[in-house]
Amino acid sequence: HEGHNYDHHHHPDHSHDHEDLGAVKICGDGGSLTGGCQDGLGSMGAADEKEFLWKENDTAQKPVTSTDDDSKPKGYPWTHTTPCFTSPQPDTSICVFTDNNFANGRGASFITTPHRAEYLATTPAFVDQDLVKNINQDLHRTAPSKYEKHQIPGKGMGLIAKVHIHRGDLIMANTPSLMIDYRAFEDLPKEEYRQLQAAAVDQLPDLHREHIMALSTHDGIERTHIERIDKICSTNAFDIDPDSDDETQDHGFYVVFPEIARMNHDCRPNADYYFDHETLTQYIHAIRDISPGEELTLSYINPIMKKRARNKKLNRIWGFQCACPLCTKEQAQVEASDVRIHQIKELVGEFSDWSSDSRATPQLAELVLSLYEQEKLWGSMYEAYTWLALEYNAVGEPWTAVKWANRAVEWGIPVVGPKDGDMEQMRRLIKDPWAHWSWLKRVKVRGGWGKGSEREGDGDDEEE
Ligand SMILES: C[S@@+](CC[C@H](N)C(=O)[O-])C[C@H]1O[C@@H](n2cnc3c(N)ncnc32)[C@H](O)[C@@H]1O
Repeated sequence: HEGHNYDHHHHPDHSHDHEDLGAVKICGDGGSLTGGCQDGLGSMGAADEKEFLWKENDTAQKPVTSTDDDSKPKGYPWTHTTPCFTSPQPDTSICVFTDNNFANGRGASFITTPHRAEYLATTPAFVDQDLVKNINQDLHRTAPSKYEKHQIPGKGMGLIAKVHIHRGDLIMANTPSLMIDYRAFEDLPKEEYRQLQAAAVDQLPDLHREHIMALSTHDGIERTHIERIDKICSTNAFDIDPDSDDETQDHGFYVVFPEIARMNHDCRPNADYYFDHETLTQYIHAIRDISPGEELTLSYINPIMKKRARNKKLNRIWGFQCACPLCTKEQAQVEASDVRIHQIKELVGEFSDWSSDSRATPQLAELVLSLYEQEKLWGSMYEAYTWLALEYNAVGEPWTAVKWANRAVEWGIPVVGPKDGDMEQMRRLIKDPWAHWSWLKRVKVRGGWGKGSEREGDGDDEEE
């Protein structure tokens, strides 16, 4: 854990790295279950950043303070737009942008380029502040919460359910405290981005700042203010992928939500999260029924890994030994679980292969569903339902396809959110399976009727 250094221009010991959750939630290579993500994810090229240029300082040792009003990002009244450091990328810098009025006075700080801050300020959360007025229920205790914070043996603090929580119920939702562009880690020397991180926290409203400073540093070792904030970030941040219309597709965000940060890890968690780019909000929903007294948990890593791999990753990134129920089962049960994980990994690739080579059938999707159930992968069930819907439709069984597509939506919305591309695809299939791209798709490919696949010469075939 200690061996990681920041000189590799990325933050290797940070939570939720892309690779972890990518297989499930990222639109792109192997990401979207339905192939519904048509947009290219490549960077759209350098936009004209000159308009927002800050006065730059070649030494880059001290933050640069702008004196030129024209150089300030337009379009949004940030309460703070400093400090700034010169980026090695041409014509730009990386600064802290704090808005202490955001989300009804909760406040939020962003570390990014002036150009990207300008983009963020055009998102609905900023344009229509009513959207985020009532999102945060925790910090100001505006509603009774479903959980309590408690000391958990061997894990530090954690959250315990106070009431019965049903699968699909919202547990909490929060706007970010700190949202850090990955570019800050890549472009700036360690000392500079650490200064930005500390300023981003220090500039927040008092209550909010205290909340962040009280978060876990994992080891509780005494540190300088700047180092402590760095450790708080690396122990508590989530990785968030860029929005599909954000030009800066090659850089995600590194984000701290202090209330959600109290949730501990379990390899078979009872809750899951997704980020909504319109409201800049992280949503946490129950993925199974939870009884009062149970701890609320998330998986910090891709749960579809064998025990050894899970433990290695948790130990490397967060420095703890996993003692969750799955990791502490008897040897024979752990082995059986690892075999199921192995099978799942072997099989799921078949569903994204729409060539005649694919082994995917409705029966194969039934097998994967069964493996997910046995593994208690409640957060991944929507994937299996999606594959079932597509495979049944692809062999011309519309009613069964619609049945599974409905399940995919029901189980998927709490996990990936209603705006997710896979959810949109499933809604389309439910509405009209015959018009969906998957209709008879396997039959056509396997039947070898050629690309058109409609029987030729059948005069009464209707044009689609
Ligand atoms: C995001 S914080 C979770 C909340 C934290 N326990 C606290 O006191 O604020 C992550 C840290 O919690 C601890 N932690 C989380 N899950 C754990 C687990 N399953 N077993 C042991 N420690 C865990 C580790 O110290 C980890 O670095």
